[in-house]
Amino acid sequence: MLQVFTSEGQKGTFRILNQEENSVPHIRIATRRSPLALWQAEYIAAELEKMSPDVTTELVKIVTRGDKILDVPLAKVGGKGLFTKEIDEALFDGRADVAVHSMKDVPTQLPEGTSIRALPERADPRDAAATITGGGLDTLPEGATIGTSSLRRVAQLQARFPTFKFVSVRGNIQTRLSKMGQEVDAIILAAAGIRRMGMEDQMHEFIDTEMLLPAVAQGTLGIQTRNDDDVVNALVDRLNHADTVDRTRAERAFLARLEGGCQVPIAAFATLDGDQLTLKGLVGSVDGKIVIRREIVGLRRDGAAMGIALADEILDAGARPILEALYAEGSHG
Ligand SMILES: NCc1[nH]cc(CCC(=O)O)c1CC(=O)O
Repeated sequence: MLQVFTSEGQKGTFRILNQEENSVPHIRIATRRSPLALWQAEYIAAELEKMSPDVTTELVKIVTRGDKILDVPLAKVGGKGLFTKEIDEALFDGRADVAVHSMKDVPTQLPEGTSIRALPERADPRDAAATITGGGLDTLPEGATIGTSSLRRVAQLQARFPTFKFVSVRGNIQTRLSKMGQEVDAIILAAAGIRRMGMEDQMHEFIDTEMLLPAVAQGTLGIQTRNDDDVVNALVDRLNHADTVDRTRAERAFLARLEGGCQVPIAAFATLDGDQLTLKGLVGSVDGKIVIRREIVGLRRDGAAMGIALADEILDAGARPILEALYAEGSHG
């Protein structure tokens, strides 16, 4: 909202709308300022501009609470929407028309009045590792120190490599990679982010999804708009990728049922084979001692129901006390 003095000298609050009816819009895109976020916003800006020679775009750069708190492991910061709340506000206030997010950071419940309108084609969903040996994680010595602040990665890798030690590293991709060989023997990052930054050659292993099941929607971008913005929505809708939409629906239904944020060891990964959808999911304890893993196969149009059913199956198989203990610790806001 914009506060200005009216001609009568009184303070008034106005919502600025940036497009006349029937005109091709100028689209303001809200984004965080990290190099990855900027790449993603510029990528979507280019996709929108491709749709019509008259579409113009502009980036609105926003600092979120998650960007400010860099010295605390994410699992301890808590709070849903750590990286999204201030961006939601820019959309509400009409300072921006579109927001571009990494879907893995987007809470399952969105603020009223906006929605994730489009999911473009998913990029590489895997995690990737850079190691001091220059080989895969299995080439590291016993007791190696691995940098990651993701409980999902710790839980799964601790189960497979019981001697490894895990330390939290925060900051953007560039900062985190710079700690390799200094504070840690390996760093694990999402492959999609690494590729977008053109840093593939610095990674030594793209980890198979069977060994390290990805975060819900890892590698997928989401485009958020105001529900009532018909002009922008008509354009943004065209960026949807049908397979990505169906996979994401199943993975996020699973997450929503578990009430999980990114601060909980939860993973889910959907794949498609024609009309058949396979959804794999797990919940782990942080020490890697328990990893409850199940999969469900069905029709792609039933993804949401499958996500819920898979979550219930994993809860019944023993995940309930794990999640309750984590939430009680306050790692979830
Ligand atoms: N949690 C931060 C975050 N959110 C999205 C990505 C990478 C891009 C993606 O997965 O879509 C990353 C970095 C990482 O986990 O290494």
